[in-house]
This record gives sequence, C-alpha cells and structure tokens, in this order.
Amino acid sequence: MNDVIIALDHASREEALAFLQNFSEPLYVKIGMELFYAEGPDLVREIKAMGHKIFLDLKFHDIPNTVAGAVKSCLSLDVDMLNVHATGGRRMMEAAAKMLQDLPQKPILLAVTILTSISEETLREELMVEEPLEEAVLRLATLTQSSGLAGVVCSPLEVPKVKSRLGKAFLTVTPGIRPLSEDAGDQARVVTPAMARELGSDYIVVGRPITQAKDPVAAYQSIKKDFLGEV
Ligand SMILES: O=C(O)c1cc(=O)[nH]c(=O)n1[C@@H]1O[C@H](COP(=O)(O)O)[C@@H](O)[C@H]1O
Repeated sequence: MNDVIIALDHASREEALAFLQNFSEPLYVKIGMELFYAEGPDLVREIKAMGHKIFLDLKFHDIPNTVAGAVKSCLSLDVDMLNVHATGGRRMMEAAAKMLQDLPQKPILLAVTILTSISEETLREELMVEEPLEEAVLRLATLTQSSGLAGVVCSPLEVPKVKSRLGKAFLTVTPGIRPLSEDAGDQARVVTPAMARELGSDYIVVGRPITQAKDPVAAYQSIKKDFLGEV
C-alpha cells in the first residue's frame, strides 16, 4: 500500500481544520509535535472521527519504561501509525513494540533513523558519527527490524539499500519530499515524488509543498499523481 501522508504542521486546531476543509476525500495525515503539543489528544480523536488516517509523529526517545508507557497512552487514540527514534536503542524499541503485541489491529510502529534534515557533514562534524550516512541508516534500520518494528522513517535515497537488505515488506516512510520547483528549506536530503516512487518508498510524507501551496488540493493531487502514477 503506497500513499501520500500530509504533514499537518499547523499551530492550532482552527488552522488544521481550515486546511482539511479544502479536501472532500479522506486523507492520510500526520499530526506532529507542533499541533499535538498545542491541542492535545482531543484533536487527534476529532480528525480520526472525520475519517482520516493518522500518523502520530511524536518521535519518542526516552528510557524503555517511559517509551512503553507513552506508546500505551497513545493506543486509545486509535492512530494508524506512530514512531520512536531508533537511536533510543534495542531495549527501548522492544519495549515500544511489546505494547502492540496483543492487539488484534496494530498501528504501524516505525523508528526514525537519521532525520532528513541531517547531512553527511552534520553527521560527521556535529554528531561524531564516522560511518557514511547511508551505512548509519542501514545499521539503525537493521536494529529496528530485529527489535520487532514494522519499518523506518528515512530519506527515499536510502530506500533501495534498506529494502535489499531487510526485505520488501519492511516499510519505508519517507519525508524530505520536494517537487522540482520547490526550495529544500531546512531539509538536507531531498527527493521529488517521482524519484521517491522509483526508489521504492512505501509512503511519502509531505508538509509545506502542500500546506503552504496557493492551491493545496492541486498541489496534493499533483504530488500524488507523481508518486502513485494516478490521481
Ligand atoms: O518523522 C518524520 O515525520 C520526519 C522525519 C524526518 O527525518 N524528517 C522529516 O521531515 N520528518 C517530518 O516530515 C515533515 C516534513 O515536512 P516538509 O519539509 O514541510 O515537507 C515534518 O513534519 C517533519 O517533522
């Protein structure tokens, strides 16, 4: 299943709902730290009740017991996807995955590998990681899979290696998407929607190229067409 996930990086409930009103169809949306910390879990329930699928992007990174509790707290929201940071390590990811094990219908649990705003240079000079960025992503993705999670967040650029090492079924959810005409902004590893399809991404995550477009519906449809090859 491939899809375009729209990042609702809005400051308030009013802004997010005004944005959603442009669309007549059910969407796959991402609620991240900005909107969640402003509005809390009620808005997640409200958007879910409107029929949209939800990726709750809170990127948990803490000791295993705390992350397990955070995942448990989120389960009542009935989200479709949620995430942790792979750099929290095996015990943390296993504790998160354990919270889902007895559920009849599990949300997709992902781990963020290396943020798409990080470049090879930043990784080496600021984070003191000496291995090439692609190797670091691959190492964290391997750890994520063996910890029992369903997939990773990475750049589409790393997808071919992740898939060839960890198998097609291991999901790749990829932000850092920019249509050709758009500025990369704070992203360091960017790829067009069509390239993401060619590289094998399962889902692309797109924020500003849609939310800040003059015509968000047209921007969404064009990105969806480039990624899925249909409207
Ligand atoms: O976990 C994420 O969703 C995420 C991981 C990552 O490595 N890079 C990344 O950009 N994201 C999120 O994806 C979205 C990208 O937004 P735009 O750059 O506006 O398209 C933002 O909401 C980020 O928080």
